[in-house]
Amino acid sequence: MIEIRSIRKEYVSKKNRVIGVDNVSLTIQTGEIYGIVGYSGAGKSSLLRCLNLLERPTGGNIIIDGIDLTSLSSKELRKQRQKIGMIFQHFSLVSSKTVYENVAFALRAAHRSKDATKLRVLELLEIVGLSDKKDVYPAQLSGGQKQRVGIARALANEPTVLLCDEATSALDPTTTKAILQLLKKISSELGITIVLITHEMEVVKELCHRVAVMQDGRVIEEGPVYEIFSQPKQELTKQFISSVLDFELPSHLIDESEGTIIKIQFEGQTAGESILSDTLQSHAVKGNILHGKIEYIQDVPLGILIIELIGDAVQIHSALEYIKNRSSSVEVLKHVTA
Ligand SMILES: Nc1ncnc2c1ncn2[C@@H]1O[C@H](COP(=O)(O)OP(=O)(O)OP(=O)(O)O)[C@@H](O)[C@H]1O
Repeated sequence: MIEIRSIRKEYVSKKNRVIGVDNVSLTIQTGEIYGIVGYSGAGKSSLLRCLNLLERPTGGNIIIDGIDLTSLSSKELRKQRQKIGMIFQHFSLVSSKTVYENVAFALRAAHRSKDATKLRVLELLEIVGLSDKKDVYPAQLSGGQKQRVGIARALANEPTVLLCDEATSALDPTTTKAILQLLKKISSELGITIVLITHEMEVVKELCHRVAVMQDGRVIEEGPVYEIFSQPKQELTKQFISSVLDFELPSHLIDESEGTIIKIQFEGQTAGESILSDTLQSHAVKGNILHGKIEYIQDVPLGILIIELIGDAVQIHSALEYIKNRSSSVEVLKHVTA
């Protein structure tokens, strides 16, 4: 478990003082994949780098599996850091070393024998699917392959925590998906806790169990990914989510419609279609589906239906009440009564 307690990071220079992280507290459970999102400058990197004390926090504590890293001597910290792997947006490989040597380097720092190192490197390259590339140099690899080497290197010393700093931001969408799948496999098969920062909500949707949204150094919203996607509270969170769940109807369709327009959100197994057909059967209203979409967040459906209802005022009112009683989220986008 990672306990982030009242972490504050200030950057002080002769000229000014910038607050990178402003009193952040979070708890990340063992085995969880935890996403931290926010726009550029929100403080994501500062916070992530505080987790392994790459940046020493100005205040607060980082407690990993019961050990407070902020209270350790340099020697003890070096030892604890071996339990925390890290991967980077631009991979940070040594260009003059082969794939094998890049991974082996991390093990030599931990003083393993040559034979143990060889066994472990081959095992790691197998895990990341790069056994056939062990003797090539980074320049001969694709971006996705370079990140696989980065992942193998980060896993070398059997860490319990893997920190990912925009690990897929430099990759194309297909390669991103493959790397996310690999991270998922690592998390489930090796039980490693993954903390990742990203500005892409798609990455959170694909991979994370929980997410924190950062703005101006603070966490403004935090929770299970499905909950945050289905019931976002903060404006910024809504903006991030709209980038992956585009549930909006073109405004001209709303203007041109002659009926009342409602948006029904359905979560889990609640089927929007059956709410609509029940409503139409029990009310003298006509209903047209204007838009419908289902997204799957960690295999659980989250969907919307945008429906135009046409009928007299009493029937429309009654139909709206009927729908509201059956769905957790109904929004009236336009109200028209004949
Ligand atoms: N070494 C530093 N010296 C001074 N200020 C810094 C330093 N690192 C970060 N900052 C400042 O701290 C704030 C948070 O930056 P940080 O890099 O953590 O944000 P971020 O969300 O990771 O942004 P990005 O996605 O662009 O990396 C910014 O105002 C930034 O300018």
